[in-house]
Amino acid sequence: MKILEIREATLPISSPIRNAYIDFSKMTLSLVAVVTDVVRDGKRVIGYGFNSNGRYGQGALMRERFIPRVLEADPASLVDEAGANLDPHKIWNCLFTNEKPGGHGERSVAIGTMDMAVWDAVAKIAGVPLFQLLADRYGNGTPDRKVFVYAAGGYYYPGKDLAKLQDEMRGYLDRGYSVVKMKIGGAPLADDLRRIESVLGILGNGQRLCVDANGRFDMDTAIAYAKALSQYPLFWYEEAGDPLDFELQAVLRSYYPGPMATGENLFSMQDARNLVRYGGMRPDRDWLQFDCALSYGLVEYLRTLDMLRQHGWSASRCIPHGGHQMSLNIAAGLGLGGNESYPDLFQPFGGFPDGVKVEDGYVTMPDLPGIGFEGKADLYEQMRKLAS
Ligand SMILES: O=C([O-])CC(=O)C(=O)O
Ligand SMILES: [Mg+2]
Repeated sequence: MKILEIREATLPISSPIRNAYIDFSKMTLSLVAVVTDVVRDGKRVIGYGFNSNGRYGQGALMRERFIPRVLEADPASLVDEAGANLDPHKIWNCLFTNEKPGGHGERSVAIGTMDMAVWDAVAKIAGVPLFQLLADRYGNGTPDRKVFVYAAGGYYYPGKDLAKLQDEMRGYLDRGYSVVKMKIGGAPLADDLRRIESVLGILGNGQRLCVDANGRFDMDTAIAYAKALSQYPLFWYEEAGDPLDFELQAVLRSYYPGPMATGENLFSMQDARNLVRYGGMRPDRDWLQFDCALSYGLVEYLRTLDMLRQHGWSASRCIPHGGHQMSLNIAAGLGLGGNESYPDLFQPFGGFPDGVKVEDGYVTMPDLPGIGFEGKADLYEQMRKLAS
């Protein structure tokens, strides 16, 4: 059994939206296809992966370093003991050959994208949904097919007034979401409070709002927002300051008693561990948003989950960033608290297999081999194009 070929392409996911830190007018991602020599149900097994929004395509790194490493390795060194399947851990070690530790930069995105495609292939070769494979190998054997999902949006864009923001959020609630998220920090505090109140005004019983500052604030601004936001029953206050400013995050707990969330821009187990060690995050209420597609993939995410357990954190406090089906499978297979979703953005990459509906804030995972991309027609169309 071996990997015959690895293809990659950079595709646009651009739109006129902006958060407090960047706009998405030139945003791209990498799509990867790992072509194997295995045949299942009369078809060649091909694993697919892509990185989530925010870090652009990583084709150059893949072409120069990561794809050649895998294709030049002895195929026998990349399969499991029985020779029955690819071994994602061995492939990860091969990808990381001659890479120094620390300074994770964007290679973690390139590796995370390829790792997603490898796991897709592995679950397809095993003939099971990835969430089942994960529950069998690393969990308690019984996946939880119902996964909490929330709707992220609420971006700034030209001409977007309060009525339009409310309409957007109403659209998510109408589609079955119970928690919605909007951006803050891209307008003065007083304006943001008006935006927040306009959304809170349309929420019904049991419906909640998250706010996301995308790492924009310095200490004083993060504290000013923390004090002002404390008056609202928010689901969480996200990424107030720079992702690596653990002291800022730690100080905020003195000003904000409600739940906070962060971690989408931490790209390794070691960085995640520093957040848990020094960021003052509270395992009884805060949320961790590490996104495997940006941070060396699921092989590394398994290390992060181990680290969290050792530090007294439950996997159920993790709700990853990114809105992709990979994290949805990890959530179902390994008991995460849920997953992000962007109902109207970054298509066709985000979202769920066709026919999967959000009900009271939850989706139910269908029975599709692998990650389940083949169940989403518009996404699979892009994948098929890359592979053929
Ligand atoms: O706007 C972004 O970069 C995405 C983001 O923070 C999120 O989904 O939490
Ligand atoms: Mg965020």
